[in-house]
Amino acid sequence: MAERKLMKVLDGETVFPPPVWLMRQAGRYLPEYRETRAKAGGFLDLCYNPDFAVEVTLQPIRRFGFDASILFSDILVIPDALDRGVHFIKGEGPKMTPIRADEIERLDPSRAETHLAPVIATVARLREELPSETTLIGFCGAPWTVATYMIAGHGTPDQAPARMFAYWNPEAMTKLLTLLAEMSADYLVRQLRAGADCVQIFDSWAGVLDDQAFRDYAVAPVKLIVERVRAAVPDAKIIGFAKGAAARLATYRQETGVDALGLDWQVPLDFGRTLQKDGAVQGNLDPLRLIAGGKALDEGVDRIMEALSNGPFVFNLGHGITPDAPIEHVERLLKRIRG
Ligand SMILES: Cc1c2[nH]c(c1CCC(=O)O)Cc1[nH]c(c(CCC(=O)O)c1C)Cc1[nH]c(c(CCC(=O)O)c1C)Cc1[nH]c(c(C)c1CCC(=O)O)C2
Repeated sequence: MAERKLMKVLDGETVFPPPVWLMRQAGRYLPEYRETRAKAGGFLDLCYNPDFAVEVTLQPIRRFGFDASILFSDILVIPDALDRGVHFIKGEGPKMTPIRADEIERLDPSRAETHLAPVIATVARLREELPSETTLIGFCGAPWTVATYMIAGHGTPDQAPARMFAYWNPEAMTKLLTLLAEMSADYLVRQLRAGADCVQIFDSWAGVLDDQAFRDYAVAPVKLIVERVRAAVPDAKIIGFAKGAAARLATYRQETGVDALGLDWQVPLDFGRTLQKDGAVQGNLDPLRLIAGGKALDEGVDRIMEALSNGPFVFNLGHGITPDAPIEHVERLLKRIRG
């Protein structure tokens, strides 16, 4: 563990060159992923089959030697455990049955333990198979982001259905988020106990909330997760990625209790540097610079390194890598960071 660079950074140390991994590093931009995915059948079959899930998690580590590996799964396994009919349609993203306010009382979290057992088995196998210097990151979705999909039944550009749901049914919304926070915390505890070194909470849709809604629906449920995880695993290290949180990142670490802040690519670098006074930050290259390559990529990497690598810092993208990212550009990025 001592040599796991990312864990040192989460402890507040400055490590140079910084550890690097990419959100969605296992995925369709890799031919070996597409091959395993075709064998597995559906996307969820891939997530729930430890043989396949271990294989695709290891693929980017073998190819690029990233400093950290992220468990291969999806944030929507939680609504799937709640029997919401989650399925993935090629080219259309995730779908499920939209939930009504009066159904929230009847959600039954008791299936989750058995349902998610294969994901926990994947974590345990990964810790055995990964190189000892590679950090293993577990994850879950933040309750708000998971709820946006449960309410609309699919992805939307601005999550208007979930925002309207919250304004019309604030009590039902709080009930749903509390249930998801409790389930997510229990799920993260199991990942940590099975061998994850740290965990990341993905709040990809935090940015659509106004100030009050951000406090109620982004901050409060994440704080609940952090408290519940730490009650079971006191030294758990947690990265919070609240995409679009903007100026609210100034207080997000203190208010939620996360150790490190994920920064999306719109976060100004000088602001990012001020956030390092209280601990680690992670990010924040625009994923499109990785597609562009060349000067756009080099300059983006250099500016981030200049601004953030003198403090506790994990290099990452500002959001997930996309299927059209060229493999040579990922190699170029790593060379630029590591020299
Ligand atoms: C919102 C969200 C989801 N899933 C996730 C988020 C939060 C992060 C973010 O904002 O990107 C998180 C996620 N999804 C996936 C991982 C695996 C680990 C990793 O390599 O980062 C992680 C951490 C695999 C995946 N999850 C998904 C894929 C692509 C599925 C495929 O192979 O067809 C992968 C590799 C599917 C997925 N899953 C989700 C969507 C919207 C989609 C469709 C988008 C797309 O097609 O790229 C929900």
